[in-house]
Amino acid sequence: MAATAFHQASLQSRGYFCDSRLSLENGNATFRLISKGFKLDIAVLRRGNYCSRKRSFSVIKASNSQTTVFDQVSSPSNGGMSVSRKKSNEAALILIRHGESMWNEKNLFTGCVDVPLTKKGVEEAIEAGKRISNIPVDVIYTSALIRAQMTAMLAMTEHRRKKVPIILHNESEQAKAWSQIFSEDTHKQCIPVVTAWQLNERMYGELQGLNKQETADRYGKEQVHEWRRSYDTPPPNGESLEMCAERAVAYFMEHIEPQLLCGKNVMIAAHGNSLRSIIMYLDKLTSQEVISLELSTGIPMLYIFKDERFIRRGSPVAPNEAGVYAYTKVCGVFRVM
Ligand SMILES: O=C(O)[C@@H](CO)OP(=O)(O)O
Repeated sequence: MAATAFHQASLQSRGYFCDSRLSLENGNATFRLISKGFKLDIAVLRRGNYCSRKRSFSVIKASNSQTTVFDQVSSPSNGGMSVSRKKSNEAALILIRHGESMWNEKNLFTGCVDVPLTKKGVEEAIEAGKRISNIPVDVIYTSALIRAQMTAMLAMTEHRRKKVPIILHNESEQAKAWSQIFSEDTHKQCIPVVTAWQLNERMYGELQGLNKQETADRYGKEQVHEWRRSYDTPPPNGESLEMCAERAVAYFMEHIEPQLLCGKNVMIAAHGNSLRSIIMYLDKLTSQEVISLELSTGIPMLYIFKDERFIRRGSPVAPNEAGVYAYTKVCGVFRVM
């Protein structure tokens, strides 16, 4: 019970009011929450992590005073990374789908299989870095998969500020202790990189490793399109976009939005479908609209977070290419910026 009271207090300090604890099952405590905007949500506390269970994701906005995640990044217990606070009512959010992977090249369903970039993917990541080289980046989030991490790191080699992206290792106390940095000056020249499995590509189930064209020939184009692009139809034993959103958007709301509220500029390097689910949330797309949302590999997308709203700014233009970053038949506005 003491632990529950502690977590209740912790949730309140994060801008949520708990009006009641609904249940405590299998070590998971379920609370009914009311945010400061008086919207309702249910949160589940699993081993110290809060997971939103609301499906529409149109809910909790924490107040500007929320600093929990911010402190987490700057605390020595998180690898000794130092992030100075800046007062701002505006922040940049950059989303990048990883560059071409070796299985994109072979047209194989990839999902959570950890495949590296091709040479073309490496070049795309570098080109993405050129496009965003003038936007200061305070913190980077990537999935746990190498293609997203390679993309983030390669993009940062092009950045004008020449700060060093450093992956935080919080998997154990020893990992934290052994990756500490003992120079404040060096800290200032670093950008913390947080890796999170919640940002991974949707798990493609029994399609992982299959050729996309051969699968369409076998099961029919329509069926495969439904598996690939529908909101709520999962591939066999895999995750639907809705299921992917339940972890990716919950992570975004819990960990990334508070950084933006603090005025931090954030870059996220992730995947076609984990980013589709996040864009669905940012742009308030319906489950019909998201069907035709496609993301290109290695093209950065910029949003401005202002007054707790996300304003889509398209892709920063590269020297030799039109600013197309994504396309959708329904949302033509995505086509050219
Ligand atoms: O294979 C995958 O993991 C994804 C992304 O490459 O494919 P899809 O185009 O079906 O989203």
